[in-house]
Amino acid sequence: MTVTTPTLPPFPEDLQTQDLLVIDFEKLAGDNEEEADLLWKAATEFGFWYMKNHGIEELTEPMFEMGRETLALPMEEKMKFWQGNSGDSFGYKAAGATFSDFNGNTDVAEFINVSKDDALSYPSVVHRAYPLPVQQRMHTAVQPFVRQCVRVCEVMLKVFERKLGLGEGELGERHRVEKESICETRCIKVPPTRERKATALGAHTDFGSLSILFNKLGGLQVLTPNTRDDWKYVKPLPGHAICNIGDTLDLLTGGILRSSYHRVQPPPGEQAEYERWSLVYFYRPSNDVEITPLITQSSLIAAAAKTPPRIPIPLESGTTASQWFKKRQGMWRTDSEKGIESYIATGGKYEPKRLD
Ligand SMILES: O=C(O)CCC(=O)C(=O)O
Ligand SMILES: [Fe+2]
Repeated sequence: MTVTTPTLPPFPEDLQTQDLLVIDFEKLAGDNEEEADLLWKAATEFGFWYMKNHGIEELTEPMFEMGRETLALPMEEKMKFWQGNSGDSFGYKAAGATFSDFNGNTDVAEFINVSKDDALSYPSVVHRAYPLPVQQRMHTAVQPFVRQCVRVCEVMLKVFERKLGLGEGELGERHRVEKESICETRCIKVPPTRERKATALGAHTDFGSLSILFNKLGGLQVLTPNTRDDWKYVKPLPGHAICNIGDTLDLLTGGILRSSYHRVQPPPGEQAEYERWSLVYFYRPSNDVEITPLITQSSLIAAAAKTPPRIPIPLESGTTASQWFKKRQGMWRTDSEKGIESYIATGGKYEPKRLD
């Protein structure tokens, strides 16, 4: 099936946007120290940055095609691959499964999430089965996309290890590609929001270590650090991915690497007339990794961990990456036991415990 992408209206020029640093992946991979400094600045001060020359761009169109075909299936077919309500993420997520604000409104985004483990081991199943349009593209689209995203993340982890004064491999061995994890690709569809100006995806921090995002239409907004309600659009730039730190890297580093709040609002201006498609790779620690600040491995982290955590969600001692994920996933789901209360607890009405 060939689907021609319509020419999309431009992002409005008069809209205030968030300036983010641009990291050149080729320079980073070539051990350029200035580029490493720039990544460190982005990851510690804001937690969001643009990335160029990452080698993923040409792998995104087959992934969007997979997403378009999958999410065009009849609802009954999609629901055969429902992610369930036990804290799992792989499979299909229907619109409305998560809270989009603290008043109890719900999201309007549909996802198809494909596990890194299932993609790399295909046709062997590690976690679950997927709709036909995903299976048909496991080798040609999902695997190459996953592999390049993993490579990009591994290079960034090495920079963080060095800057944090961690021994070589301290972060790497916690994110080994061959070990089971909740790493996944996600293709997201948001319907045109002309009539209904609903929040597509509520305010959240990402649950894992690093996210690499591709979107064409605006709508993504980030919360300016140390503010309670200063949300700014991030303008999609052709050829640039948007990368961010998630909770598990924030927690492992005592908050030195910063997991920042973001959300998806209706695309601005005329862009609201169009379906919004985005694609993410979520890089997460292996399931059995304990999520605790690496204080014995780095004096920098030991010093940082003395200050109370910025993320307002309690981290019980001994929590593993998979337990953290299930807890976080449950906290914004409308079918969770505590309902809206647990979603409110993820953002404390956007009030970080610590303003610094
Ligand atoms: O679609 C986007 O621009 C962002 C999606 C996102 O934040 C997420 O899936 O966690
Ligand atoms: Fe996110």
